[in-house]
Amino acid sequence: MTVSIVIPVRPFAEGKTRLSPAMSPEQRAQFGESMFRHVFACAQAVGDTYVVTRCPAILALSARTIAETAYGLNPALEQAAAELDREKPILTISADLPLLAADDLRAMLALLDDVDVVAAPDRTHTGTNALLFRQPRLMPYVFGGASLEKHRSAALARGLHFTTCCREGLATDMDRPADLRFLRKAGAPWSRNRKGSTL
Ligand SMILES: Nc1nc2c(ncn2[C@@H]2O[C@H](COP(=O)(O)OP(=O)(O)OP(=O)(O)O)[C@@H](O)[C@H]2O)c(=O)[nH]1
Ligand SMILES: O=C(O)[C@H](O)COP(=O)(O)O
Repeated sequence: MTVSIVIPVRPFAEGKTRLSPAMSPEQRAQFGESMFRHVFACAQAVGDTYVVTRCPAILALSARTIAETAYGLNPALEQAAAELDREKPILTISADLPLLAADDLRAMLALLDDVDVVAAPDRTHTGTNALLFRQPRLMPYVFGGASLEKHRSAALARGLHFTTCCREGLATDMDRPADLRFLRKAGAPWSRNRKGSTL
C-alpha cells in the first residue's frame, strides 16, 4: 500500500521548549534536528514523505516539502492534507521520536485493513504521536493537550472505525526532561550511533 507521510516540524531554534530545564537552546536545536533526521529516514523507507514547516533551512533539507502558510501544528497539517493525493492514506508523525523504526510505521499501516483511523499514543496514553487516516481529511486534526481522546472522539462522531497502535518507537516522544532520562535508559541504537550527542 502506498502512503503519504507528513512530518510537521517547528523551526529547530523555536521548538522543544519544555526541555529547557535540561538543555541549552543550542542543545535543543541540535537534538531537534537529529531526531527529525532520524524520523525522516524511517518515513522515507515506508512512503512518500513530505515535510511541512515554516523554517527555510528545513525546507532546504527535504525533497518533498510544503511551506507552512497556516501557522501552527493543526493548521499546517490541514494545509498539507489539502495538497496531497486524495486516494492515498495519509500518516502524520511527530519529528521527536528517537526510538522510531520503519517497522513501527508499517505496523500502523497494517491496521488499515480493519479501520479508518489509527492513532499512536504517547507513553502516558494522553497525547498522539502519529495519526493515520485511510484518506486525507477524513476528520480534523486536534493535536494539543490530551489529544488522544480528542482524536478518538472526532473519529467516532463521524462513524469512523478507530484503533490505537501502541509501540515503544511510536510512544517515546521527547517533551520533558523525564523523557530524556527514559531515552538514556532505553539507550541503543539512538545514543550509540550519534557522535556528539547532547544526551
Ligand atoms: N509545522 C509545524 N509543526 C509544528 C508546530 N508546532 C509543533 N510542531 C511539530 O509537531 C510535533 C509535536 O510537537 P511538540 O512535541 O509539541 O514539539 P514542540 O512544539 O517543539 O515542543 P514544546 O516547545 O516543548 O511544546 C513536532 O514534530 C513539532 O516539530 C508548528 O507550529 N508548525
Ligand atoms: O498529542 C499531541 O497533541 C501532540 O503529541 C503534542 O502534544 P505533546 O507534545 O504535549 O505530547
